[in-house]
Amino acid sequence: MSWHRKRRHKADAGTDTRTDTRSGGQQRGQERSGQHAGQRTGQRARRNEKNAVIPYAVFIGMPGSGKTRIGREVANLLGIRFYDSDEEIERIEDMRIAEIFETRGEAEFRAVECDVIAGFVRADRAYRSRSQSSDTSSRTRHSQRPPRIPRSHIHFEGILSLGGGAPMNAQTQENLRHYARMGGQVIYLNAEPEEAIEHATRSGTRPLLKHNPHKVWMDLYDQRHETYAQLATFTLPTHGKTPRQAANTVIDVLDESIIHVSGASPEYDVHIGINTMQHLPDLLGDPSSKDGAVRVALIHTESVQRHSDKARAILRRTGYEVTEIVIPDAEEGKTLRVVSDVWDQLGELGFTRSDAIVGLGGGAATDVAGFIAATWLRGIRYVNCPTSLLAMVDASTGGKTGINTEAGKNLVGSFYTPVGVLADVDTLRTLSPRIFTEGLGEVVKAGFISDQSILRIIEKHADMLRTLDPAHITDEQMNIIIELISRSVRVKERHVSTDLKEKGLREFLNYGHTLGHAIEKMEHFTWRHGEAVAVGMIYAAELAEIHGIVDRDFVDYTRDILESVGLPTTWSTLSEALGPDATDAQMEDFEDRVLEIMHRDKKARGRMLRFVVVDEIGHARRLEDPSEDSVIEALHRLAS
Ligand SMILES: NC(=O)c1ccc[n+]([C@@H]2O[C@H](COP(=O)([O-])OP(=O)(O)OC[C@H]3O[C@@H](n4cnc5c(N)ncnc54)[C@H](O)[C@@H]3O)[C@@H](O)[C@H]2O)c1
Ligand SMILES: O=C(O)C(=O)C[C@@H](O)[C@H](O)[C@H](O)COP(=O)(O)O
Repeated sequence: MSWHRKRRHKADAGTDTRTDTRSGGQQRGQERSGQHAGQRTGQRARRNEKNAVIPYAVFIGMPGSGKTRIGREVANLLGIRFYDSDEEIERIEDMRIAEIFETRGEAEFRAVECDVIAGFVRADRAYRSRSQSSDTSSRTRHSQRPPRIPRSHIHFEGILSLGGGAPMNAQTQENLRHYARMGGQVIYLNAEPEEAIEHATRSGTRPLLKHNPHKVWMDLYDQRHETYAQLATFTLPTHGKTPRQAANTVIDVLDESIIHVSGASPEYDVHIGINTMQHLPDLLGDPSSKDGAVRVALIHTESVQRHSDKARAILRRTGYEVTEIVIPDAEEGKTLRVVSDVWDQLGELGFTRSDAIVGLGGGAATDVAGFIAATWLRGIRYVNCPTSLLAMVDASTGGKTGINTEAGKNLVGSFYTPVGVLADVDTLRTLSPRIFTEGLGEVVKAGFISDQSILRIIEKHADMLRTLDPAHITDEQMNIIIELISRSVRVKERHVSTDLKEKGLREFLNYGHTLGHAIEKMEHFTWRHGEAVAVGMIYAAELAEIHGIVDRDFVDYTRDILESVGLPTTWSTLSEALGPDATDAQMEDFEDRVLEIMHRDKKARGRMLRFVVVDEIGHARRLEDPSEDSVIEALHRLAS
């Protein structure tokens, strides 16, 4: 799927895509529209009236690794400019690099190089220099704590390739870290030594490789590799790839939507896009370094074997010892028995604190894999690779991990944060239509509690979403789905970054879940989670209406939007139990069972039930200790 096609379709989605998250595709759209192209007038003046401008990607790597070839290829494919820091230096200094080395020495060259690179990657410099006197701006330049620039003020243009030694400068390292925090991508091209040495020595113009190039190159590699790897937001092993293939891989990375989750330790990114599993090695660390994972347990269900094969291949290629652990499907996997079996396997494998777990699959698999990671040796590194829509929009982010017990859903677990979430949207293509649709339940929830534009997108594309065949998702449909995922994850991020341990705001993510979890339990998990949450939201809306918080139109709208995408809006077991043919005893028995389960909800306090309700679209609040009559009345309203 080419970026050009994707961009065109993004526009078709007809929604506001400007966000505070890193989404290269969105920013590139502005450049393609001509807003920034060709605005680079001064030597380092890459700024317009309103915005700071930084490159989409900065390539780093050893001499001969392909930074120029692949960087140019990426720029050509995207129709954007390519900059090479060495060429910039030669232009600015009006001298060949070799000449600068010879006449002014390496130290002087590195100082100029550092300054030139800073001009590209320090958005704060570009930004501040517009509004401050030159004195103040030069102070800002060297400040270790740059001013915070709203992400919406940063625009991306072009691709920049750095000289091999540039990242070894401490100030450049600081600048590159800052650049990555602003949303830039630092791409480390990790080439096979013989190939790179051959390329690097071909022109004979590199001053450092004049004598004994093989040894010099290998020594430099030993000195630099770890620094490159640490600075990189993405490491691309280039061996076996043509420049075009490598460039396409980079474009996939640039096209990702990346949402940063803070408020947790570690902070982490959620990558949403194509081939995001490629980031696994960057998240797990170099297996040959002392901090990197050596053994990786890939925990998944059988239904996602082909996606797990892809992850395993990436991991093995990087040198990890990979063990696949296949767990039972869906809620059957969220049990203490499964957890205990996996603990035994980790023990036999000798898993240490530097080893890691990758959870791959739907929300059930990622919940249980996260719980195993949280509890093994009191917590080892783990990565979530969600493969269902529901897991992408909700379960994989936020660090809630856990299992079910006889008494109910998710009653045992912990808050445990992944080092990253890699949502590879191509995995959605193997979902069944029912599992895709249930994921929309949590998407609608995110819309009701926090982002009404989600509901507008759903209204606009309801027919497409209801009839979607995941095996044949078109580019246009994928763009809409990606936007729904990104928006939902952003809602989740806002709640969990502020309140990881669910002391306040995070409870709103539980909208529809109080009854939803009871339905799942009473239906012995034959209902999908998202389906149960859909009916749970109608219940919460009815309860809110009884308490005068919303009007009838709101309840009807809730039902209509859920129905429009094919989610259930009635609960047949309840209709039978509370319907006209039911006896008083049957009704009471049913009501008591539902109430008993709802009292085990994690929002309950003592004997008090607490619900999340929505008082207007996009705004949630709590309803505490509602009368039992109202709780039962709302149940009766669900009976058709
Ligand atoms: N931790 C959280 O914050 C959180 C949030 C929401 C939901 N959850 C939990 O997530 C679970 C629901 O998640 P779910 O809806 O993904 O259910 P699930 O994990 O049961 O997956 C649904 C089904 O789809 C299969 N599947 C997943 N990805 C597939 C793919 N790409 N191709 C083919 N089949 C695939 C699964 O094997 C399963 O059979 C529940 O247990 C719920 O409690 C947790
Ligand atoms: O992340 C949260 O917090 C949520 O409540 C998200 C819910 O969608 C999710 O189903 C969660 O697993 C429910 O948590 P629980 O604490 O009610 O079991």
